[in-house]
Amino acid sequence: MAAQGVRASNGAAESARDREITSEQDHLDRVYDRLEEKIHEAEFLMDDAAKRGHVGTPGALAERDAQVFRAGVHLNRLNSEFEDFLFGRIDLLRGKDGVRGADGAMTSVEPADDAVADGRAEISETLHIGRLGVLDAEYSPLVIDWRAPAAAPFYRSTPLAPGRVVRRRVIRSKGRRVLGVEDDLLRPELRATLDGAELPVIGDGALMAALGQARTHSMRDIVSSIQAEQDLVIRAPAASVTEVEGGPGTGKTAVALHRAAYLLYQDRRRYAGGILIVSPTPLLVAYTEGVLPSLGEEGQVAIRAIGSLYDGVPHVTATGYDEPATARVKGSGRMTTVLRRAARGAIEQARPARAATPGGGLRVVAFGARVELDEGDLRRVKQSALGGTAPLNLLRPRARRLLLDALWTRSGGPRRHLDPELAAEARRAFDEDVSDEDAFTAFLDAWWPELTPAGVLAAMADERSLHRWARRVLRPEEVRLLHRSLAALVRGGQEAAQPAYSVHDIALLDELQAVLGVPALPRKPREADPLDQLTGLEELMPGHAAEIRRERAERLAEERREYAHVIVDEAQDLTPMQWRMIGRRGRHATWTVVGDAAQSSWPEPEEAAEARREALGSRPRRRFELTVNYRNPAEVAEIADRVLARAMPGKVPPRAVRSTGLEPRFTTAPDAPGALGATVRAEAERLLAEVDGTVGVIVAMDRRAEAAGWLAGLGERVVALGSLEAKGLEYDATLVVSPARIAGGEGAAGKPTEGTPTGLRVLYVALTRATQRLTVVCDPALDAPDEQGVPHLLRT
Ligand SMILES: Nc1ncnc2c1ncn2[C@@H]1O[C@H](COP(=O)(O)OP(=O)(O)OP(=O)(O)O)[C@@H](O)[C@H]1O
Repeated sequence: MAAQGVRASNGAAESARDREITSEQDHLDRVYDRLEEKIHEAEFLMDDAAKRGHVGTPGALAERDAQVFRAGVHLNRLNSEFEDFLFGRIDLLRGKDGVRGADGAMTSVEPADDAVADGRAEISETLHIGRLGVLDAEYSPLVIDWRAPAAAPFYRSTPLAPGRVVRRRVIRSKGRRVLGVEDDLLRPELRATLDGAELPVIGDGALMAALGQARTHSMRDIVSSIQAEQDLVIRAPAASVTEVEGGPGTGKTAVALHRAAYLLYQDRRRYAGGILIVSPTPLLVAYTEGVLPSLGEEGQVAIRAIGSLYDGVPHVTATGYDEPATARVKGSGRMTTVLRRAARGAIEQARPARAATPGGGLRVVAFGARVELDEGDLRRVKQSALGGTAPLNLLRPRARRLLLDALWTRSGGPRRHLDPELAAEARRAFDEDVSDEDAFTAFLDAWWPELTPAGVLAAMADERSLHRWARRVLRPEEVRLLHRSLAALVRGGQEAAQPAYSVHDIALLDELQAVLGVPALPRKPREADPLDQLTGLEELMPGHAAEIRRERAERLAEERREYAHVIVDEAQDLTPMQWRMIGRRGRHATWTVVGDAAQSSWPEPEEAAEARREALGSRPRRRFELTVNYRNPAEVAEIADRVLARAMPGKVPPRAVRSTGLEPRFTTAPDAPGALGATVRAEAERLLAEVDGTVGVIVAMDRRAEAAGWLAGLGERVVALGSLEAKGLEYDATLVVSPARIAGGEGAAGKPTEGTPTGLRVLYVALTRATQRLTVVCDPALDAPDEQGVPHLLRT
């Protein structure tokens, strides 16, 4: 049953606003009535289907199941407490050609020439926009899906280019109740009429209301307030590479997520389960994970942190970060050569234990006679096997064949049989005889072992081998850094169940997997997908359906190594090795790549750009720029822009749309042991009292554990995080601890540090996380604050 609408109490005094709310409530009631009808239909179908069992043609059954499924999805959406199932409306002039599209709306973008006469316009079409499309019994649109072409003018129209839109309305509702409306008049010069009466225009600032809301630890969708420049990206054609640049807070992540939902809507068959979104950190994955389900796309898209992309066996995930200098070595494209040499070297070095192979050779018995290959023979056979082009593990059958060839030759076999048929028969018997020998199999396993990426990486912890494999590719000090890190990894792995891989190690493991090859597993018969059989009503049992969806998402992630569309968030941070890793997952994909060079924490932009070009291939590019900062108030953006000017002189920052009147606060910890922690704690408490939502305390990466200690017991609204972990996230208030320490670098004699170029960009990220308030705490020993407490790096 439909919920009771908001009804104004005394007709005469009803304000224009109340009247409009009532009218929207009526519409929403109709939508819910219609959906309930659909649910009854679905229930009937289910019932009918159950009675009839599986009678009917496969096509008819599939169609029925699809219908039931769609109805179930609708109801499920409705029952989830959405703030706004229906969130928008546009009132339109008559279109030029009068043609209607599949969604029942007129397709024409431009108004008919005579749609406006004498400054008066008649509204000929009103469309409501929502999360899903709903048709009435006559197939007229009650709600247009936000992704449908007919909804585009809701987002795109501006007073400069209004198209057919006269009035755009944002409807705020919770569940089945309309709470308010906000209008924009896009053709203020017109006296427009609706049903003969003047068009009412209510309120302002739906966008501002959305931006000012308190933040939680989950991102919200922006479906009701997507801006025109963002909509262009979301709906860009998929058949190429869509590249989006934009400063902090311009909605790149939000746009990327909405684009995934849009692509699924456009071509579900192609994209379902085949979209990969790569995120820089697990924190950002957790933060953004709820957006696609709220857009109705649960379990259809894999959102994975760059440190969790490796799907090898065993599956490992990054748990740590490297020092910047080590990261620089591991991320460099030069590692490709080092890894190839290491994998090859591991095969070259592999040999059975001395005791098993007298003199380092191979001895087998064939047809009752001893046949031997000495160390030199074996080396030659191996080199010849290594001449193959397949990945190393897949060369093993070739190595085995060449080994048997060599043994056969040594046995004198080829000389004994002149008749080719007899020779072939004798050779087959010889091979069988030798292969049956346990000693031969054991030898092969040790001489050409099946290598694992983890095993090769561990072999690289041997200093002498690593020097050899890295010769003329890495500088000696780079080899030292790499060795130190890998040796620590191996040591740690001996104590724990698994080595603590860093984000950069993951790309190395993935590269090694490509070098080694994954042995072909016998194909498992594909199990029936429970979601394929899921009908609408099962979908309504939230626990069960969610579980099935989760399982399905996990299975898809496992099965799939390549995707139809790859979306890369924070692309500016990817190292060449990471680009190679992602590139392997999208060799035949179309791409959306979003990023901001000013926030890059990778010091070698040229090399990364080259790797990016290679990963994206020669597909045509479409470039977009986002220019408006929706996150930071102007007061916070102004401070961050000072750092941007140091990090990238001349770079134009995005324009902040809001102002709160709250100036950032600067404070300096007393110069005493333990004082920094106490100051940070006190300032965090202060911020917690000032904002309703979250507080992020951002420190240099090497201070994360310490900072968590400072904040112990302050509750869940406050979190401590390292500067690199802050990527993409936002908080109501942020507290940035010691800008100088985050920006890194050494000050020249007695002078404060100017930061490193990379460090300054990381500091820029830290300073652009706040949606309301920013506090900066200076370390007196590093930050050189002036008398207002403003640290050296944040002064103009
Ligand atoms: N059109 C919009 N309507 C409402 N909120 C928006 C809109 N666009 C962006 N936002 C909000 O602005 C904030 C910043 O968006 P987002 O995180 O996507 O930006 P970003 O460009 O990825 O930032 P960064 O580069 O700093 O990670 C988010 O809270 C997002 O919901």
